[in-house]
Amino acid sequence: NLLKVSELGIETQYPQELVDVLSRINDWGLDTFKVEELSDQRPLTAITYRIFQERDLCRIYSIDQSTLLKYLLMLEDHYQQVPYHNKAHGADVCQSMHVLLNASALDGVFTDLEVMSAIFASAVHDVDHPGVTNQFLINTNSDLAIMYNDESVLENHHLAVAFKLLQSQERNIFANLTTKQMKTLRKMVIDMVLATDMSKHMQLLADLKTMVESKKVTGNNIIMLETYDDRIQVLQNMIHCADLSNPTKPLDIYMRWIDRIMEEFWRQGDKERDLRLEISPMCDRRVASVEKSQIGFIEFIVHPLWETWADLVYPDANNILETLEQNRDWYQSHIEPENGAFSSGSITHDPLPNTDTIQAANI
Ligand SMILES: CC1(C)CC(=O)N(CC(=O)N2CCC(N3N=C(c4ccc(OC(F)F)c(OC(F)F)c4)[C@H]4CC=CC[C@H]4C3=O)CC2)C(=O)C1
Ligand SMILES: [Mg+2]
Ligand SMILES: [Zn+2]
Repeated sequence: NLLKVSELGIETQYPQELVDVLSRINDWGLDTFKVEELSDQRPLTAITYRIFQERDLCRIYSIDQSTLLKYLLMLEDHYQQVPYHNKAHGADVCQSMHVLLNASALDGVFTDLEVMSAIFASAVHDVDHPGVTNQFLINTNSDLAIMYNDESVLENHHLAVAFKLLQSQERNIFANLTTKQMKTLRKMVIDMVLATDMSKHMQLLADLKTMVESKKVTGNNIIMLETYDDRIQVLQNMIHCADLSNPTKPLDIYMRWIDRIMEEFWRQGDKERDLRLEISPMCDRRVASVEKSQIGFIEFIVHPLWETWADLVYPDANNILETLEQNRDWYQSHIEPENGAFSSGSITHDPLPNTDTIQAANI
């Protein structure tokens, strides 16, 4: 009995359960995997549609609901079935961005158009991701690398696919924007998605640190952003934070993202081995040290970024930073034994088993 509950936008056998899970749309701990299961594999449509409703964007920009659904379903179908960079990741980054936009330090800072641009950019940011890195596409002389001259190859492709899907009249959710609004939205979405290229991370973080040092706030501690460059820089860091938010989520959810990214990296490593290419960092399933990789990923990349973000929006992101540090400490205390010394039994975990990762690591 596929019951189409109009406010959900999609058909599901579990309408009430899905409504219940989506009631946490404004919370940092929303379980995207549960939405994936309960939405009949439509997490991106279910979550993004819910956010558009929550923010009243269809009314503000005269977006026809069926047009929005047609676009979202088509967008979702253009995410590939790869272990990590699939439609569930798109949905997760979109929902994480939605929560970050609600920081009280940013209250009233961004216009409706900037907010819609940020939500749209997050939803589309990895569409048609092939499950391999930019470096792999470059090293294998792929059509995409040729098309984009080795520069932010994946990110340029995600953007081109997202905007191409808008070109049909039945899916053009921005049909009723003015020319000026569309021009502004398109520029901001391009600037945000290009900022999700990890090769831009160090520059983005350096600029964010500079902004925090010279932070200007109003009377009630709301951040003042006068220029386009300042505004887009904050939005770029937000989508980058959302893209690097897995280690800041509840541990059981974080572990399931690790299982997915490692399987995707290991499949790339399998291809590199077959092609006699050098196997990329963390991509060799035969010498994997999942815990060590996560500790390095948090120490070198995720914590420095989130610590700086938490400074900017102080104290709004304190709980997120707290969870990140707890998760880091958990992995610190669960380092698997050296690869050479085979552990006697499987590593004991607290009651949060993610045995498939551990077993894979022990191969
Ligand atoms: C090997 C180290 C000890 C030292 C080191 O140099 N680096 C950096 C590194 O090797 N990088 C940089 C990040 C790249 N990267 N990595 C992602 C990712 C996502 C979720 C992950 O786990 C969990 F949160 F689910 C995760 O875990 C990680 F440990 F693999 C990595 C994506 C981030 C954004 C865009 C696309 C994905 C992307 O470009 C990969 C190359 C280290 O990470 C540790
Ligand atoms: Mg990406
Ligand atoms: Zn992503």
